[in-house]
Amino acid sequence: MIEANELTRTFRSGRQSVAAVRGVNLRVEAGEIVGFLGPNGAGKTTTLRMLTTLLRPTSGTARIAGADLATAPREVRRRIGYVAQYGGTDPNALVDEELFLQARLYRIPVAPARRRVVELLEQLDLGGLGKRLVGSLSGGQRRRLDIALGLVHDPQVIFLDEPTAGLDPHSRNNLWEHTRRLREDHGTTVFLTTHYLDEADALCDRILVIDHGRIVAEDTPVNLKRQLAADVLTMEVVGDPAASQRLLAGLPGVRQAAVTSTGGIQVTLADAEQGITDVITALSGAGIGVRALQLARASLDDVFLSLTGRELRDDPQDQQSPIPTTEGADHVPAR
Ligand SMILES: Nc1ncnc2c1ncn2[C@@H]1O[C@H](COP(=O)(O)OP(=O)(O)OP(=O)(O)O)[C@@H](O)[C@H]1O
Repeated sequence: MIEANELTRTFRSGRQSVAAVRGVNLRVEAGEIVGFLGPNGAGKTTTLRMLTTLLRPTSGTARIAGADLATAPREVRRRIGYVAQYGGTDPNALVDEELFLQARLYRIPVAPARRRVVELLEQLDLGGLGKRLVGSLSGGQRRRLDIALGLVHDPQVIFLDEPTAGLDPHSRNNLWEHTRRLREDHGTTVFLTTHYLDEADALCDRILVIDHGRIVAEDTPVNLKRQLAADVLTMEVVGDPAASQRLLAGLPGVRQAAVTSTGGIQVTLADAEQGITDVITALSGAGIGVRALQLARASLDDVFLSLTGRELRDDPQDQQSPIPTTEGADHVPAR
């Protein structure tokens, strides 16, 4: 559904060239929900803007929903929906007016456009809010309206830029439900950027991590955690901690075993589901009891830290410095 080959974008900033995106290759299958993650300044928005025809690549190619980005940008626009980070709704318009106008912009005739408005209000749990002013909606309702606007023309793929930024946990959960339903009921492919790792974990089938303009990892959340992070088991044992440590260090599935400063044992496991039983069985076989046990599961935060050396935070202080290049940049203004 999305296929990009060596997508590259260089900006000229004063006398310097900034390589914002440096040869991105990506593939998203129909019906997938894919999360696009990266630290501030990594190249997410630039990639997203290229994939949605808002910015011309310096080089590289892409096909979206079967249409070529360079030769058929109009066709791409017809087949995709794009929900920008801050939406674009008029707070003084009525909710149904906004949707109707959008439908008409896509040249949907009047009667079907009216039907589509009713359908979308229902689909996104906005039924009964059609005659409300956009400005009077709650944050979650407004975000759902933004998504409804992106869906007016029934696109095959929707790009969501930070869909739940600034929403409370309840509204975020609600939006995740709607996103899943989009895929389940309509087969829509979803490509989203997010700064929330729990969101990527809970919602996405696959995650792409971009750093310094290049994709540095892509896999399912489970596999990324398995490969790049670890579960940590901390125990208080009834017995000799040093003997326990030696015993556990030799078990398959145990990456590391250490005695903590308080005399406990800390074991790093590739996969706790697999390893925890082996640990307990080995200890009890050696006559060592376990008094207390605590498990910290690997998180995507750990994965992110190990990949980029930084935490993923929406923090302007955390801005990455641009990457100057020595190559002559071919500056192409935004369309
Ligand atoms: N119009 C521009 N002119 C010059 N440099 C730019 C321009 N747009 C983006 N950049 C630079 O390109 C790099 C990538 O920016 P981009 O906005 O794609 O990152 P991002 O991953 O979306 O970051 P954030 O999470 O902060 O939104 C940054 O160094 C940014 O300063």
